[in-house]
Amino acid sequence: MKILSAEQIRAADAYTIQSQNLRSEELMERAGITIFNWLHQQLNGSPVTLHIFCGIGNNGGDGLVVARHLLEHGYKIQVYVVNYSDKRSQDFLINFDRLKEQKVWPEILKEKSPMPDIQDGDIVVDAIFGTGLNREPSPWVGRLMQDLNSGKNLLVSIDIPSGMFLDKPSDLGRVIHANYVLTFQHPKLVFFLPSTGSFCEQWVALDIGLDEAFINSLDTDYELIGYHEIRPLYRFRSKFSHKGTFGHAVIAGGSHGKIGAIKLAAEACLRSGSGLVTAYVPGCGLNPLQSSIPEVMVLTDGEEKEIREIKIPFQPTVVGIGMGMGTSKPSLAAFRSFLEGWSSPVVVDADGLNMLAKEKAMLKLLPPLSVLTPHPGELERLIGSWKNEFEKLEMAREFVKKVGCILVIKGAHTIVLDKEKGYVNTSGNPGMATAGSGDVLTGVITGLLAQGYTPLEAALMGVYVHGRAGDLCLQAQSMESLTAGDIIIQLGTAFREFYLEDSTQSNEEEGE
Ligand SMILES: NC(=O)C1=CN([C@@H]2O[C@H](COP(=O)(O)OP(=O)(O)OC[C@H]3O[C@@H](n4cnc5c(N)ncnc54)[C@H](OP(=O)(O)O)[C@@H]3O)[C@@H](O)[C@H]2O)[C@@H](O)CC1
Ligand SMILES: [K+]
Repeated sequence: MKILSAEQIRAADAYTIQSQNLRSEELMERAGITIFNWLHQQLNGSPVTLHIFCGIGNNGGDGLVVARHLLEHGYKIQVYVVNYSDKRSQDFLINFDRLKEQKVWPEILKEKSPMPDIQDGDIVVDAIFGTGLNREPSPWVGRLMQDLNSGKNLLVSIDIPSGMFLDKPSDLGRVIHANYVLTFQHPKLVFFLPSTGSFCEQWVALDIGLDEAFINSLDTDYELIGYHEIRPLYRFRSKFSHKGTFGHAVIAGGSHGKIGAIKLAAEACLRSGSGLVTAYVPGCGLNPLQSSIPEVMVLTDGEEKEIREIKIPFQPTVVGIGMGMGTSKPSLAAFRSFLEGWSSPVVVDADGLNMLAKEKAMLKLLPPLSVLTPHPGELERLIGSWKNEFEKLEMAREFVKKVGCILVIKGAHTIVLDKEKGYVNTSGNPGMATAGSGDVLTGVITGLLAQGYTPLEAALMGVYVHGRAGDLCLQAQSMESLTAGDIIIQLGTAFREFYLEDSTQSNEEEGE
């Protein structure tokens, strides 16, 4: 699903009004009714009081439409106009009058107004600012937002949490902390970034009939990926295939006390469909690997405790490298000389990334379209520090263009970047923030590359399947108990969902 910029949202809005021959107030009515329907479905006529805080633009106009429909359906409402400007939008004014016709006189809140009385358990609807925010809210509006945030009320934001910019950093002291964001048609990038994402606990994208053909024609910088985007990439296996058809992956790395990382990656690689898997480890890895995963072949370096040479006596399809490898000088030299002699894409993780960061000249040795899978700390070592999330993404995109790689920025919503765009993943949960989870991801991506998926496909499918397997783990256990090994066990079910018709997939139009 495409993630639109503020400018593209305005264009889709304008195009829809023109192509469907609507008045803008009719689109607002449609948007407001859609929000009302969602609320009504959840509340089912309950006698709760809803406090609706409206700005003076079209987001506020939406709030007024919602208020009118709530009233018509017997809900108790209190409506406020947050008077941060006297420049009311036309559609706001139309709906203000319509509400007055229903004998509802919104309370006008100004700088010195006392905070309205809101009881615990009441619901707050936030329609103060939408996508038209173009400067920081005034301090008094920020204080109002903080008061609302600190109450014991469910907070529902219309379109976006008020105070949040879509394409630049926001002052988070002046942003509504929404329990639910009911957004129009397509989710926004800020819902998925670590700093702003926590202000959007759950989001729901509501279809208000914007012109999808127009939206599909837009070239967006980001896309959301879930089951429906990944399934078409899935390759069914032919009856006449054999293990040679699915490649031979090498998982290289490990050091004394860190052979577990290789065990996890190699097993995940095998369980993601690589025909053959060989682990390349220092001598201390031989026995534990041979006894714990007999399906995996093991090659050892002459050294006992760390890798000092990478000599693979056959031509593997793909190499996943770096997990638990350490960054000592001899290991770095081995990594460098491996890269000098290798031309197909590699998957680089963990200490492999740290070595690239230590000796940046090695980045030039990376074969084109290699997949790099940093967590935030590794990313910072690679690309330098950033002032905010937007700068981070810009710097990461520059890096991808310069190095010619695919970058998998791991996080609650992992973002895969290629030179064209960013793909934001929707599967996964906080239980996966556990030791070895990243090793499993590297194994999955390497396994997919071994079978002939392109590097971008392997990164996208790998990230999705890994997260999905983590979500499936929660059917039988908790976020606390989830281990990386559990994720590997669930890979089977996660892949199986690609060819089962009645797959019970999480709907990516709703997220947390
Ligand atoms: N796109 C769609 O599909 C649909 C969109 N719809 C809805 O429209 C919403 C966007 O509405 P919007 O453009 O009127 O802007 P909104 O966010 O209400 O802000 C109001 C105005 O305030 C001003 N202003 C800005 N910052 C300020 C500040 N810090 N302090 C003081 N003033 C400030 C600024 O005006 P300015 O003063 O700069 O001229 C701005 O225009 C969108 O989120 C959705 O809810 C639906 O109705 C239909 C379908
Ligand atoms: K809002």
